[in-house]
Amino acid sequence: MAYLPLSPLDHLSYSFVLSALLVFLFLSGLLLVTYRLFFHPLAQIPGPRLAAATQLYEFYYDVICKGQYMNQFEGFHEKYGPVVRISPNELHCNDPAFIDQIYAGSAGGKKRDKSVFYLNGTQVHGSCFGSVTHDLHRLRRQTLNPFFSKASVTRLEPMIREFVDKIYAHVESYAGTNEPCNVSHAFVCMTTDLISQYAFGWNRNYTGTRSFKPNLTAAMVAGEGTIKLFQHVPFLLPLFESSPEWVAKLAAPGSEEYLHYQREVYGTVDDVFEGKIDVRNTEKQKTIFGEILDADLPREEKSRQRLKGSAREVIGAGTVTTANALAYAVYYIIATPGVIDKLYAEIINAFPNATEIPSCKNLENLPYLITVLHETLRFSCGICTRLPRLAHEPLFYSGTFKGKHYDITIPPNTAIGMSAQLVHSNPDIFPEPEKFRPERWLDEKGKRHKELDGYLLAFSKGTRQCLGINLAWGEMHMALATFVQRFGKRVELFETGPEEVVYTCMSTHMVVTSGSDCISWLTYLDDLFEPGRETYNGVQILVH
Ligand code: HEM
Repeated sequence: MAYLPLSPLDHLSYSFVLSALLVFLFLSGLLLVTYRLFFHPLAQIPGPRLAAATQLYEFYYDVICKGQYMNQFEGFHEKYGPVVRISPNELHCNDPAFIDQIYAGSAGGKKRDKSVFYLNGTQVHGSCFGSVTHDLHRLRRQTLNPFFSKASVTRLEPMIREFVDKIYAHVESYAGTNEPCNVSHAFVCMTTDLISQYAFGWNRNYTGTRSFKPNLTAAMVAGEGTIKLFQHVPFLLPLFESSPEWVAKLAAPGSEEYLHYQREVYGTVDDVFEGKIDVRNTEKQKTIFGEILDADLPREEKSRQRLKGSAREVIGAGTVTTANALAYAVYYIIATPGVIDKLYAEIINAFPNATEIPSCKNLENLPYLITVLHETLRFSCGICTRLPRLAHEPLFYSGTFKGKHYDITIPPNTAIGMSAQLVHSNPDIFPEPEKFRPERWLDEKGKRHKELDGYLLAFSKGTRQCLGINLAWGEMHMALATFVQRFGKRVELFETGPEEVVYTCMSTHMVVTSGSDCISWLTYLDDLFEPGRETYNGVQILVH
């Protein structure tokens, strides 16, 4: 029998192929690390070498240690200076003087993109928030802008009043019962029904139940918990989004609630397209989606997919954020001696009739109320995760940090962000930052200290700052003033300590105080958007 000659490939065993593959991977890894450390455009920017070499450094803190990377930043800045390379392709800055450079407005044609890595986890495709490029963002944002102008929010006041009244009627029913009322849940019901009504002319009537349950908090908390994993392993996101809820529950208990919520929002848009919800035929109030569908916009801007992105965005962004700020305000005004009494006096003096909810325009004339809200947002930070931007032009940092001068050039298209909690706890801007002291927002003549506003990062800054600022302020003014007016003299906290009002501590070295008394030391919880933690109960009160 004649044998065919063996080709050289036939000598290759599986183990040889595997070894060759491993050597190849090792050498490519080595090459990549060498490039990142010595030849990358950010190679000269100081920071931990391991963080510059591999994303796994951040992965360890974010995924294995559950959102703990931000806890390292303060130490990084102590060691490396104002601008630190926190991962192979990203920088973090801790000099408030640089806010206007990173978060530039559109004046002078400055363009800011968002980082793909940052957006990977946030699950808002087809939205303003989720647009990577500046130009796409502008196009999408101009569609939504008119609905959130100051004039639009003024027109929305009757609706705000209606939902504020509705939740406080329930809160009143707790009076004298010794039964705790969860105001965190009350506020999230209010904000969810309000934004749903405004968006679709329809809401789930979360404000209809005295217990304020169900509400969106659990779904949001669960959703937050998945962000870091999807940021680092983005291919898991489409799998998650398309999986049945029971699979999501098995993989990450709690995440099924978020999936359920997301599908409900998308289902609402489907209902609009299938004519089951008529967003155009609302008697009292125009709706966001009715207006968008009637507007003279390119067809793709009105597509089902596009509107799902917007729906998910406005419902997601406009609910827990404002609700948290309000719940935190309630906590701080009660926990800090003297604040609620001073606020009560100001409000009752201006509006003695407790059955009428004053307009935002009138409430904006109450200096102490405004300072309380500013101080609350300083403490609560709004969104606690870092918010990176990519400038189209190079940025030049030149400044003194901890007594040393630095000149740093940041190449164009580099992700660089700041963290609100580091700016908000900077003692050069906010002396004794650990103290809840609303008066710091007033100048020596008792007028608003507007210069400080530039350092309030709760809504971010520049072209990509919060779209819902006016609505958030409107809701916060009306809901907090009415709370104080109706319950200010007969309310106390119930089993609510400072741990309920931090999703991140402002600084590892800070203590939260009540007036001048230290309440407790706090540690960072996690680097997420909202209080993404299982132990979160919310702010509870007793009404007498
Ligand atoms: C106290 C309440 C609120 C806080 C602290 C807050 C905070 C923020 C922050 C920091 C951003 C920027 C995120 C980034 O840079 O990636 C943002 C974006 C956004 N917020 Fe708010 N927000 C609040 C209330 C609202 C409300 C009531 C709405 C109403 C729908 C809203 C809608 C949005 C939207 C749509 C974006 C994306 C804007 C864009 O990318 O152009 N927010 N918010």
